[in-house]
Amino acid sequence: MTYSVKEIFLTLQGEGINAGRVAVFCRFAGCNLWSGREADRAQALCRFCDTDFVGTDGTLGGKYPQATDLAERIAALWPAGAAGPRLVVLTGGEPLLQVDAALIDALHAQGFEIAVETNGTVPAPAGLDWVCVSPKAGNALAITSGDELKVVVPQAGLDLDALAALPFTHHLVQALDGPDAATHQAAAVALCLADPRWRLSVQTHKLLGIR
Ligand SMILES: C[S@@+](CC[C@H](N)C(=O)[O-])C[C@H]1O[C@@H](n2cnc3c(N)ncnc32)[C@H](O)[C@@H]1O
Ligand SMILES: Nc1nc2[nH]cc(C(=O)O)c2c(=O)[nH]1
Ligand code: SF4
Ligand SMILES: [Mg+2]
Repeated sequence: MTYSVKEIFLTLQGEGINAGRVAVFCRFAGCNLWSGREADRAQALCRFCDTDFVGTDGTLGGKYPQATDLAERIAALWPAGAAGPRLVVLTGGEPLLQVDAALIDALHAQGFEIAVETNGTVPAPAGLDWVCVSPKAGNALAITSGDELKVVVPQAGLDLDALAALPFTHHLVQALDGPDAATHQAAAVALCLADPRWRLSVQTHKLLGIR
């Protein structure tokens, strides 16, 4: 399969349990819940997206016909000679529309642990090392277990008790960013204080002004 990639960059994971870990981010183009066009946002299945995932015009973006070539491009961003495990975060857009066994094998061959950020509506292929599911209200989950469940709040129509009961290792809430972010942050903190099943995920890359 030819992979459509918006951008590839080295940064610190900003969100979730792995916040602060250095990782190569590979952002795939396209999503099944929104076209990415502002004109379509109000009618989309997911309406609060904070990300540009349209096209292949970002840093190191492009069409990659070969999994091995994409994995090499990702590996080239890892700090030269660094000790310890390598981490790649596959995101998007919706990465699980494109991630397949060939890419998983090629990234493992380059020494990477493979994490994905997914909306959970598409089944996950075998071999991923870390699965973070972020449910979108009104869209049924195809992935109901994993490493990390990261719920953006508030979202009308989500059953937080049902989500807290799903067999993920970590359950997190993350405040909905946008014009009312401060209100949503206060509500997310209040939720964690009242219900210790939930841990707060902060989008630290936005605070730091890094990618
Ligand atoms: C842009 S999405 C890409 C991966 C995948 N499509 C998904 O939704 O999980 C990456 C993460 O950003 C979160 N996110 C998107 N828009 C957000 C917003 N306005 N405020 C807070 N988190 C947001 C998503 O829920 C997801 O956890
Ligand atoms: N630093 C950083 N951390 C992130 N964690 C999840 C991200 C995403 O857009 O999927 C993201 C991102 O775009 N940048
Ligand atoms: S599912 Fe993810 S990438 Fe798609 S529109 Fe929603 S937040 Fe953005
Ligand atoms: Mg992001």
